[in-house]
Amino acid sequence: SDTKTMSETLKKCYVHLTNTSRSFAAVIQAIDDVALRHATCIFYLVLRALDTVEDDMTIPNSIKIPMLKSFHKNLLDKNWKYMDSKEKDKLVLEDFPTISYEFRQLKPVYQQVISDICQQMGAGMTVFFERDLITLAEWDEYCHYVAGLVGIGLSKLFSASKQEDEIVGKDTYLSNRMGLFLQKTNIIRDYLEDQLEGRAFWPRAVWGKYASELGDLAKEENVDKSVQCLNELITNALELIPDCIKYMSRLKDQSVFNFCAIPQVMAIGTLERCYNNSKVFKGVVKIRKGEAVKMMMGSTNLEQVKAIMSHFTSQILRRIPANDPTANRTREVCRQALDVC
Ligand SMILES: O=C(O)CO[C@@H](C(=O)O)[C@@H](OCCCCCc1ccc2ccccc2c1)C(=O)NCCCCCc1ccc2ccccc2c1
Ligand SMILES: [Mg+2]
Ligand SMILES: [Mg+2]
Repeated sequence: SDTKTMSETLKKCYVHLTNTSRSFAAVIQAIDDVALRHATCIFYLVLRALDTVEDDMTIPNSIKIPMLKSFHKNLLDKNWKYMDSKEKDKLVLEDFPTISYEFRQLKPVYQQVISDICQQMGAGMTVFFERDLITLAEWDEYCHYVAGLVGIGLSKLFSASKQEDEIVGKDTYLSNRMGLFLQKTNIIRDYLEDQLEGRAFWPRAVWGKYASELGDLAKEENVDKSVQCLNELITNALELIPDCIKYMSRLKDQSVFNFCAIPQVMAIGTLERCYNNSKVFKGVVKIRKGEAVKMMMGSTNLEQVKAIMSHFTSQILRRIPANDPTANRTREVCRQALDVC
């Protein structure tokens, strides 16, 4: 329906969205308010382009650092593009003029939010090129830069579009926590893929208790220690559930709720599949498609989301190994999640 009235450049943006995101394209396209839908689509593509630079290990830091710090300026340069990317999503960099053109057609309030978040994310991404990711506080800091800021920006778009109350955009703490839950889940799940590509996002203060090198966690002879390390990081992620439930309890628009809730229930499903699972160190553990569809169909209101959160949290609670060093903390965090669900 919408595509009849859409410009050719905006149509191309939705093609890029579909091509670069398995998990977000559908929920973004399902946003009812057309101005918010377009702003969210462009927001995704701008940050996906930025992240494609961050992820590209063939770009030397001497080039990458200034490129990330100045990336937001490209939004106002109608010819800017980058043709040397080796990444899977390189097309968003090669066709950036199409994306930046549509960015400049958005309402000024949306442009301001997207540009501000892009600038903060780009600068934040460079912080951990210059120092290692050691403490859990630094794990939160990195996840804030790459995902918490997305939540903060999205929440401002929701409020600016009047689809959600002012408080949603104002409460940056809860918006940040929503992004942390998704990013920590991704980092936990993607251990081996990141390891093989020379990226390291597991905090050294944690893995250093179980191995002398991060790569040692992938060695078969260390499997018991590796799984204990995995369980400690999953426990840290589970702490975020109460704040995510509180954020979602404020949402009024059905399509915005679905957009926020579906990635959250996929994340808890992923954490449950990863818990105490040595396969995380052998490949990427994905939830089954059928299970994912069932959850997506059943995540349209808060009670359903609470039921899914408590289902998977209970599944973890009932299989905490008695001898796991984090066992007591995991039980406590699962009970705190179950109390709010
Ligand atoms: O390269 C990959 O395939 C994965 O990259 C990961 C990485 O490099 O760590 C990593 O890249 C992070 C930097 C780019 C973030 C791009 C993004 C994602 C979703 C969006 C949704 C709507 C609008 C804009 C969005 C922007 C990644 O994609 N991680 C997935 C978790 C980040 C999700 C952020 C997010 C999404 C939806 C939210 C809804 C509500 C509240 C907070 C939210 C927070
Ligand atoms: Mg990245
Ligand atoms: Mg990435």
